[in-house]
Amino acid sequence: MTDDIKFNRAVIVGVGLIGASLALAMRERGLAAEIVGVDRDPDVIARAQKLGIIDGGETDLKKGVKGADLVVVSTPVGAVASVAAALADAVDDGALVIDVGSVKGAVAEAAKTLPERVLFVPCHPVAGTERSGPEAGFATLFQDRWCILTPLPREDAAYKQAVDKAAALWTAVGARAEIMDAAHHDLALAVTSHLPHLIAFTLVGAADDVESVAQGEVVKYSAGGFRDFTRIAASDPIMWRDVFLTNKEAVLEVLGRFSEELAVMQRAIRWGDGKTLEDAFSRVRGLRRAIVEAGQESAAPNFGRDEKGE
Ligand SMILES: NC(=O)c1ccc[n+]([C@@H]2O[C@H](COP(=O)([O-])OP(=O)(O)OC[C@H]3O[C@@H](n4cnc5c(N)ncnc54)[C@H](O)[C@@H]3O)[C@@H](O)[C@H]2O)c1
Ligand SMILES: O=C(O)C(=O)C[C@]1(C(=O)O)C=C[C@@H](O)C=C1
Repeated sequence: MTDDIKFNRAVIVGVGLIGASLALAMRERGLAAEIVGVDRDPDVIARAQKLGIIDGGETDLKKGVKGADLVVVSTPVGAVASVAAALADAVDDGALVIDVGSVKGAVAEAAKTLPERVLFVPCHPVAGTERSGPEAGFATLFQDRWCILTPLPREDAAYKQAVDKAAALWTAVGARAEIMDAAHHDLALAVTSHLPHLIAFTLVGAADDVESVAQGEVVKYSAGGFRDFTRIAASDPIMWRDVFLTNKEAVLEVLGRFSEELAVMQRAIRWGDGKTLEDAFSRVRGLRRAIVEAGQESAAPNFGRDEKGE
């Protein structure tokens, strides 16, 4: 299935970290005869072309996707609905259209308006960094990472073939493709990715407030743990604004559980309850070991499910 995956004209809509990384990974493996970038920012197109990520570029989406047999929507999640709507009458029959958004329920909702001839397969490569823009892209980003596909509820043969083709594309760039229900995806990723980012943004924000009191000491004596949080908190504000606006329900659900756990810790510290603290820390220590052993230093899609995967 993966051996003969090859496109004539692959169009990357949104040539940032993820779009550029996929373009570079495809280029390295000869998976497309031509790779074209579409971005609303002409400067991004110019930079991506100069870096050899794309062969050419266009700021007009409808013009850019003409003749494409692969369209990758790699804009922030909040823009996916408008891009999908514009693609509805612009994309060629038979073209495979995928997105890479970090939230899948909202993308499935937007895809409902698409005509049946548009073969749109929602995808989420669970791989990234805190950087953004075409300069941040690199060809090995997806190597040995999960890519979660959340197909639309369609039973026709053309769509099933499109799902297989999307999975083959991710496999060809080194990822492990997995099919999942969009709602399950959004809950799992709220735990493994969205809440950690929210905590990092909040923690670093709180430290920044203290900084004005501590006058440089937060930066000067920054310990390893805090530095790790600042890396995550340096992530793109637009991307993360969109994640929290579009995955509201799941994030609020896991945030509620987190707040309860935090209150338990607060109480244990206040009352000198060492046993509660030690038990809680021992319980979670094993999770780090499990993630490292599974070769996933970032989010793993089955986190939060039991051993049977339920
Ligand atoms: N950054 C990560 O770690 C990561 C990981 C996995 C998935 N994702 C998802 O990938 C997508 C892209 O993230 P990124 O980190 O590559 O972002 P990025 O900021 O690096 O790039 C996004 C690009 O999209 C362009 N853009 C925005 N709106 C547009 C529109 N309407 N039409 C055309 N171009 C438009 C921007 O100009 C920018 O060049 C997001 O949906 C994000 O949730 C990100
Ligand atoms: O490693 C990082 O810097 C990331 O934030 C990557 C990360 C994650 O949370 O693991 C961020 C968002 C994505 O949708 C997928 C991956």
